[in-house]
Amino acid sequence: MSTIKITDLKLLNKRVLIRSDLNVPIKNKKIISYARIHASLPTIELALKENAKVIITSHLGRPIEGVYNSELSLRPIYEYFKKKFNNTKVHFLKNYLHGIEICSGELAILENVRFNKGEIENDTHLSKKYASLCDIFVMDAFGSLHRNESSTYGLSKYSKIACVGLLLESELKTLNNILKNPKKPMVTIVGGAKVSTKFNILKTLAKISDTLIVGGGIANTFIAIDNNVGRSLHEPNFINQAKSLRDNYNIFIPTDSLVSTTFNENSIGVNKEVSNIEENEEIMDFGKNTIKNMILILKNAKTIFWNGPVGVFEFKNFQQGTKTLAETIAKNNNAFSIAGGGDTLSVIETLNIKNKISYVSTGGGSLLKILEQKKLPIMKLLERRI
Ligand SMILES: Nc1ncnc2c1ncn2[C@@H]1O[C@H](COP(=O)(O)OP(=O)(O)O)[C@@H](O)[C@H]1O
Ligand SMILES: O=C(OP(=O)(O)O)[C@H](O)COP(=O)(O)O
Repeated sequence: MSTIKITDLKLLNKRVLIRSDLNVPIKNKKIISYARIHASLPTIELALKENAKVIITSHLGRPIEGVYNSELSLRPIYEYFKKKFNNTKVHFLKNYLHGIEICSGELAILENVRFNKGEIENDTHLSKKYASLCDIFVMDAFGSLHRNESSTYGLSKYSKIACVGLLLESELKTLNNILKNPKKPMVTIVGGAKVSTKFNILKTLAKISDTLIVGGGIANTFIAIDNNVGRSLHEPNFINQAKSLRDNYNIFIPTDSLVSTTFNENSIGVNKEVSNIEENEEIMDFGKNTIKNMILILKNAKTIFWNGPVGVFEFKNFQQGTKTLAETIAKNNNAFSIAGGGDTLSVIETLNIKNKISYVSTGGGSLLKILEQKKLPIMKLLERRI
């Protein structure tokens, strides 16, 4: 990787805008997982130590663009930074596009970038406005490296100086090394809810893996090839692609599921063969037999890549599939294991198994994109700016 690195630059008195990925699970305004925040700290601490005017920006969740939503405010993250850096003046700015008043050695947390119209479409006008707020832009959001948005791609393009932060540098270096020679059998698990983002990467993952285990909304889309999936999260537009993958690669698809007619904290699951799911039911987790068969595959693996819970892990009655998956990976001492993703990090923290996974990444979708071994557009751009 040949880019400008934050350590190559003099930051003193400069307005340094850091794009971090602080997209962490938050429930009732409380942060559930700190992993991404902690991983972002080294770059922020470096900029503060160098006495820069430090500005931090991130998205949180997926608000309707241009509409403020208090549930998706970065305020809880600002509260964290205020406590963490209690000797530093920490600002929280909602309206910042026309300029930021900040002194050297201070920190400003900007409100959720996805409240700004044009952020997701990578609007040039918005990108240039962001760029005018800083002297140096630091791309450090590994978890959002696959998102070509104004605060990621746009800033990398239009800021006066664009460089790579410590987290991004370290993630790319480690992952590139790991990917050089993965031991076989290699098992990849892709679960979660972001079906459309992940589906397009599945073919490459299926090609390089001995077995690809699908969970969550991805698995439901495979189940829907031959079955009624009722109200389950799935993407009908990807069913044909799922069929072609199933027919050509070794894909582990659930044969039974835990289903429910309601979707809430207290919902009760019923174990059903995937061929018996009814119109008013929703797949919430792997079923018992699927879990048993999954364990056998994971026990034999020598390399494991994992992104995404295989069920609705947030609800106590639908944790078993993901819990067993995580614990089986943790127990396999013969395998080199890599796991990442916003909610995957939360699972790893909840189960307290971080030190039993060989490498924990802050990226989920971006981690899968790196597995594809393709250079991402933001990295191409940053390399051109050297
Ligand atoms: N069967 C399912 N139905 C609905 N949501 C699911 C299902 N399985 C998993 N999920 C949800 O997927 C979400 C995580 O998805 P995703 O963001 O893709 O993972 P990650 O952040 O680890 O990359 C969790 O909120 C989980 O509840
Ligand atoms: O959480 C993220 O991705 P992940 O769920 O794949 O780990 C990133 O912050 C990107 O978020 P996005 O998928 O809403 O663009």
